[in-house]
Amino acid sequence: MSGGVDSSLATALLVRQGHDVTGAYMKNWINEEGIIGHCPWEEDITDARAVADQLGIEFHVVNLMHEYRERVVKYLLEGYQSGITPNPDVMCNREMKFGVLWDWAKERGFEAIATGHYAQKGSSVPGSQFSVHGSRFTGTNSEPGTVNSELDSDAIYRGADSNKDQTYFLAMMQPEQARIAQFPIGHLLKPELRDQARELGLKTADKKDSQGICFIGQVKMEDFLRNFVPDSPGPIVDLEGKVLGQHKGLHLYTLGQRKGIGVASPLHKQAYVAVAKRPEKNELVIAIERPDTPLLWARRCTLTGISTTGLPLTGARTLNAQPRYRCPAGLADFVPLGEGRASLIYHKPQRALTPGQICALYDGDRLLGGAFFESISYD
Ligand SMILES: Nc1ncnc2c1ncn2[C@@H]1O[C@H](COP(=O)(O)OP(=O)(O)OP(=O)(O)O)[C@@H](O)[C@H]1O
Repeated sequence: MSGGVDSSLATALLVRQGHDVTGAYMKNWINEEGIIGHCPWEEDITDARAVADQLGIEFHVVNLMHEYRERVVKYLLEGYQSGITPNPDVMCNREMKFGVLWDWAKERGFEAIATGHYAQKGSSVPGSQFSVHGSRFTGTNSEPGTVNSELDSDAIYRGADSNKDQTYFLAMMQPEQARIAQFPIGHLLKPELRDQARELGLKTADKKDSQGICFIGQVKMEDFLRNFVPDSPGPIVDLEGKVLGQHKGLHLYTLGQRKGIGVASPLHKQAYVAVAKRPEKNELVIAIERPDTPLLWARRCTLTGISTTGLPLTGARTLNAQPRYRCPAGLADFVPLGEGRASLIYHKPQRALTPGQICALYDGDRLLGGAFFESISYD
């Protein structure tokens, strides 16, 4: 229970279904002296506890601050320092919610972890439709593929609310984690969820949705990083290597970014976009955004650290690959290379594929797993 409306209603639904439920809040990060990042954790704990009290269930605050630093913040800072783009929200699910929190829960005899994620679990009824609600997701360019029927009840599907679907953040979960995960609100649209929370009189029914990175609250990633990664100015160059300006540190820019580059475009209504980082020269490469801008669009890439939520992806196949949150999944040919790596060839060029970012792999609306972009080829 994060203190938000989604996990509040998820808990209420489980209680109503007759499960033996305990609420838990993970304390990952507090606003220590000198460290920027406002996380309204005290208010969140108060709200989560109030909902637990209202539902008549036990409630625990689990202090995982040390583990969070070790498993998420370290990965985040090391990633930015080495010039790649990490995704702490994806790692938080694998390492924290379904990692150390699951260890904590297992030790105490719990059988599952439920969250307020917009995602759905399947059901293994041979020869019949999956029990998931018809996904109202429209962002997928899906084609039917092979289905491993014996794992269907543990399979994770996109949330019914296409605008809220959070399966991208679950892409790096392991089979054991997918097995014990429950998503009680994944069949609902957000307005329906708020209506139900109001009907039940939950304190959090009208609480504003949280924004941004979970542990740094409303603070921009850029401001957070400033406190940990020293500024490291270097040249901003164009595709021909001409110096156009100075950047403050490669970690402060994202590939595909147009705002905040600080170099005025000479062309009316045509913006510069960050197309590459060259850590060895500390160069940020920018170009005018066009449908065919070199280094901005690519079809071929290599994935590493492949992780699957069910059976391993052993054979070559076509699947749907989502290169970032809030971006449609594109059809792609996936060819395993061994040792957790694969080649991925999109059928259509994708904008700003980014080393280090997570690529979530789907078969239609079913989450197969995820991987890190290792390298991108431009041809
Ligand atoms: N600090 C936390 N302690 C326990 N569970 C958490 C915590 N943060 C997030 N979660 C769980 O992960 C889910 C997704 O987290 P996210 O930060 O995306 O929240 P959200 O979608 O805004 O949901 P909510 O409305 O419940 O805050 C939450 O619904 C909750 O079940």
